[in-house]
Amino acid sequence: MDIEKVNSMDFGEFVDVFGNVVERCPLVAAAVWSRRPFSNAAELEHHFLAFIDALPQSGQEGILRCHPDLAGRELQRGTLTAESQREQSGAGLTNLGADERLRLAELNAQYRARFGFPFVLAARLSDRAAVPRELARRLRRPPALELRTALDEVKKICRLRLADLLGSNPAKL
Ligand SMILES: NC(=O)N[C@H]1NC(=O)NC1=O
Repeated sequence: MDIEKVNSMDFGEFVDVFGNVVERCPLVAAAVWSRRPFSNAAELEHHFLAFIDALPQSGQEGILRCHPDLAGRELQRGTLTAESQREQSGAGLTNLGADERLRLAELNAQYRARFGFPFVLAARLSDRAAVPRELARRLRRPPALELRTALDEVKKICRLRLADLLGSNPAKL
């Protein structure tokens, strides 16, 4: 999709197409639409990321809370968004054995209890062995640092999803 096509979209179409670039947060796309016209894909991406950065902490935590757990209940129930389903299955999280699933469920619960939001990681840049390792590592970090890291992961997911829609390559992730 080229940038002229993006710039020609009315509000409803834009939110339909870009509404899940940030998982279950169509408000971000709704806000970015008012920044058009965009000169290129990089500028469009910039507005998504800048909106997230400009939110107060409560809004940033709200964005994190809209993410489903990795290998969690929604994956078992088949209620993930199409994007999340693709990302989690690409990382092999749909093929976990019972012990791996249990271990991740325990770590996810500990993480949520400590920080008050779910563990978020760009699954497409990871795999089933690395996810529990990274979760265990991040569990020990100070909350303020962890909020920043989790938001950086949201931004990586956002950039990858945007690149899929635009048929472009994200600059270094
Ligand atoms: N919890 C979490 O990281 N979820 C997300 N990660 C990802 O790559 N897709 C998601 O839905």
